[in-house]
Amino acid sequence: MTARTAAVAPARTGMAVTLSGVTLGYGRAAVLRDIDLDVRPGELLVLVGPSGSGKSTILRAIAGLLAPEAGTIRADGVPVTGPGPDRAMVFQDDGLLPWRTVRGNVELPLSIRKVASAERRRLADGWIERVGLAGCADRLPRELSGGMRQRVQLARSLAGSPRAVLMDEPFGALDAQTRAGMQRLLTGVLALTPATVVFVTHDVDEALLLADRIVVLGRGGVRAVLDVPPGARAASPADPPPAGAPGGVRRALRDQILTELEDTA
Ligand SMILES: Nc1ncnc2c1ncn2[C@@H]1O[C@H](COP(=O)(O)OP(=O)(O)OP(=O)(O)O)[C@@H](O)[C@H]1O
Repeated sequence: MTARTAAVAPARTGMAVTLSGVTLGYGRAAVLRDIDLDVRPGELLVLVGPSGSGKSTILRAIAGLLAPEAGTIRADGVPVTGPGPDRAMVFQDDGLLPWRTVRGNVELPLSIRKVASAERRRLADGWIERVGLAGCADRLPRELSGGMRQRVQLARSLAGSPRAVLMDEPFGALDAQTRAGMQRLLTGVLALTPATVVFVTHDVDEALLLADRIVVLGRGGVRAVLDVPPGARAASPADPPPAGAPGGVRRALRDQILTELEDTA
């Protein structure tokens, strides 16, 4: 159990995801071959790797949007055969329905779960407030900034009580300041849910800020899986290490990741 899940003592647990001997591709040469990877219930696992190393491909496969060419992906021991409301996705380009209001978008996973309309509205408004958008429920996506749209995606992904959230560079298109704010918001909001999170980023500092564990991808496979001790994380990349924390651990991890990434270049 991670620090995050221990803090909220949830009744439900995050999903365990297991990739066993998985090969993924799009019909020509495989992108990733024979991958073994365990995602632990309730952890925040970050995938880093150079462009084209297959980070999004892994996420799509866990989401059930891409079938493995070989091997098996299991969610809590059950082979994944397609998408399901137990696994929510958050994309870089917001992926909101432009004709639906903020509330309409956040209610979507609740509609799929056939939640009654009054309850749907209550739950959606709760998540809209938690991501800091109270008062914006009736706006359309085009009336929001990029950061606000990503907040709506986050609210939508969590509203359906998924057991896993799959986030594909959700802050990649945001400016540095908005991105730092979103990273803080994400940490706070995820503390409210036991969901397992798999998070894709190019940014090593973002990985070190958010992750319980980091998977470094390169050259068709997994190069390294690294534990990030809670003390090695900081409130923001620019912050000094937390009091009493082994700041050296974070620096050493950062150097190790950068070295692995250089070796794959
Ligand atoms: N729909 C697709 N059809 C064919 N090839 C694809 C498709 N999507 C991705 N690929 C190829 O698969 C490889 C891995 O792509 P993927 O998007 O998973 O990498 P990534 O690590 O997420 O990259 P980035 O950081 O640039 O988003 C790339 O060579 C890419 O061109």
